[in-house]
Amino acid sequence: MSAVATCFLSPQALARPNSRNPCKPYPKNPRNRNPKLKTRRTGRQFSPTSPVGEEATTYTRLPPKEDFFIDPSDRSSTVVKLSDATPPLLAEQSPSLLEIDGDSDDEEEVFESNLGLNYGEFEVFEGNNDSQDKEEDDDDEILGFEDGRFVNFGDGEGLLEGEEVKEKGVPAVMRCFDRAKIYVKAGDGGNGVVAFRREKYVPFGGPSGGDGGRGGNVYVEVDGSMNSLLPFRNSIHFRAGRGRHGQGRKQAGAKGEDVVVKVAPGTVIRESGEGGVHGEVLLELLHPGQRALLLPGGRGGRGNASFKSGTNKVPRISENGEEGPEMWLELELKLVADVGIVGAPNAGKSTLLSVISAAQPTIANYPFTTLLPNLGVVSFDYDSTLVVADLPGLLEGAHRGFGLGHEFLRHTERCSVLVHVVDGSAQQPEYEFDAVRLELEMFSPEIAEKPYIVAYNKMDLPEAYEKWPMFKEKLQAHGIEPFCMSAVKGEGTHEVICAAYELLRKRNEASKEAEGWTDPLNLNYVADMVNNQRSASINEFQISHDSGTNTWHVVGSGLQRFVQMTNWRYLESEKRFQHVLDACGVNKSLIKLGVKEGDTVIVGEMEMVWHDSSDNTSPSNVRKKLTDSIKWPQWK
Ligand SMILES: Nc1nc2c(ncn2[C@@H]2O[C@H](COP(=O)(O)OP(=O)(O)OP(=O)(O)O)[C@@H](O)[C@H]2O)c(=O)[nH]1
Ligand SMILES: [Mg+2]
Repeated sequence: MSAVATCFLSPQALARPNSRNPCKPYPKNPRNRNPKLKTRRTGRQFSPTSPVGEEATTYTRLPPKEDFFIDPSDRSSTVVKLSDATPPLLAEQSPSLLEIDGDSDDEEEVFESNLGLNYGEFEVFEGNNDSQDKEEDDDDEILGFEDGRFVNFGDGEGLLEGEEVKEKGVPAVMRCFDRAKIYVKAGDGGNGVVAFRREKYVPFGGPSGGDGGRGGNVYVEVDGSMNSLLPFRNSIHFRAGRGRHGQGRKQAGAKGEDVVVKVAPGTVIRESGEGGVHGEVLLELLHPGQRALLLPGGRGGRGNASFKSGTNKVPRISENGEEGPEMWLELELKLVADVGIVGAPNAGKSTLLSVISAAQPTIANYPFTTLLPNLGVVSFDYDSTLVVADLPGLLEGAHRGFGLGHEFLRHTERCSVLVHVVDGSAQQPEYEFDAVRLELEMFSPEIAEKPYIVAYNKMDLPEAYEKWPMFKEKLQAHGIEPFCMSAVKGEGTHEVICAAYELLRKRNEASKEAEGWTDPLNLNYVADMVNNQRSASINEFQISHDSGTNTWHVVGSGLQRFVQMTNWRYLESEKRFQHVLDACGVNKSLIKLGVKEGDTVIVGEMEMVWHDSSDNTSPSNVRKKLTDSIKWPQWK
């Protein structure tokens, strides 16, 4: 005990939780900004107005009916009724899909760890146990179709007129198809405990408090059976389990349960940005079975058995478990397909996919039958297959939001080859083709540069047949050799897909040569970042001064982690903390910067009041002289 008494002669006042100023979390290192490790008192709140997919796919209303060309001579085609365009999925599932369930915020049972031992009259200023996360789910919206337009009834407003206006009034099933926003949190470590072995005939049993268990990890795994991010419509919070607290007899707590977030192949994971800005890309998961450790669980706190030393054989001190990091993530799905079928609405894209693969997309004689991309697999041989994506139709003006806008074009980013399907029965097929090319260029020059094939469709119709020679001539003049086909009859489709395959093969060979060998990706990049942050030294800190309130902020990852893991229930923790402040140079720096009696010093969650020694400012002297005169803080 004497050893302890001579060690802690710091002039500083006692620590108390910083309830007034929310402490800053770990410092903002420009490289390792995230994930921000949460401190319970930081008050770091996530915007409650950040619902699932709020900034997800945006749509504008469909253009007026006149914008679609309908050949009056074509008796077979029905009149375009936009109200018919209700996606079947919406119609079937709307009641359930319109409800959003957040996960319940069950608090873990908190296991008190001092085993009934009352060590002195030290007042406990312990932080909150489990914070309640304040995330709120999406506001319920009532969505539907009225007069052929997507309408959001939820806020009482229909869709606004105007081409540039991005609207939320889109069936939720569409909004959540390829983008989602989720919350992940690794488990907190369990607390260590203070316990002593008390047994008959064992007079000095010694400390026997076990360490807390490690918190559960958060993994992200690619599930090959998923092809959309729709499951995140219902559940957006993923929390790993907390480590169990240690127990007497040196029993360590159990590890918290891991949580695995399953995503579709092709998912890009970003740190959630603020104010509509996209955050940094953290991971790109392309292949089924890929698994990344995203957030490692918090370390378990040490029990008093771990603090036993030659000079302190009866340690009455234990640590809290380390808090698990948490973050909001934006998921974006970019389908992984070899070939993307693009073209104007009603050109026959889905029909082509249905003929060349076993996929069964909805086919109908009106524009925007396809509202979500469809994937199909074309088998050539036993070992050569082609994944083909059929995308929703593109209209001239898509970049201004006409039709379904550009929204789905991002799915072509990963396609190596494009197939342009042109409706031969259109009034001016070449004009239609040019319009789609232009839209592609406006969306992304990289996509426009991808190799492509032009497939002139509906050759079985006389009007298409008649226009074919002119169309062919015009394209040939530009150096393009178009194909003609009748998708509905399955004529010419084989040639088209074989040509696409050939292009793909050539492109793959060329890219292999160009790229050569690339480094394997480090899938645990985020976890490594967290671990780096955790291993920050307590000697690295910065001090800032607010002269208005006479407050000093000491900011450093290592120190803040130390504060968070200190269990203020025990007097020895207090002394250890004072010792650390002294040893890592905080006191010295504060004195150098001119800290005065009564100033407030904030380290992590703790707010303290500075007390000078009466006659000495040298930390070493102070230490000696003030052995018996630690001043207790003036609690405010
Ligand atoms: N006569 C004829 N009709 C075709 C041919 N290919 C497609 N169609 C018809 O054209 C209409 C539209 O076909 P879809 O495959 O749904 O067209 P799409 O390009 O997927 O249309 P969206 O999904 O709305 O963009 C349907 O009625 C098809 O039966 C063809 O080769 N000949
Ligand atoms: Mg279609």
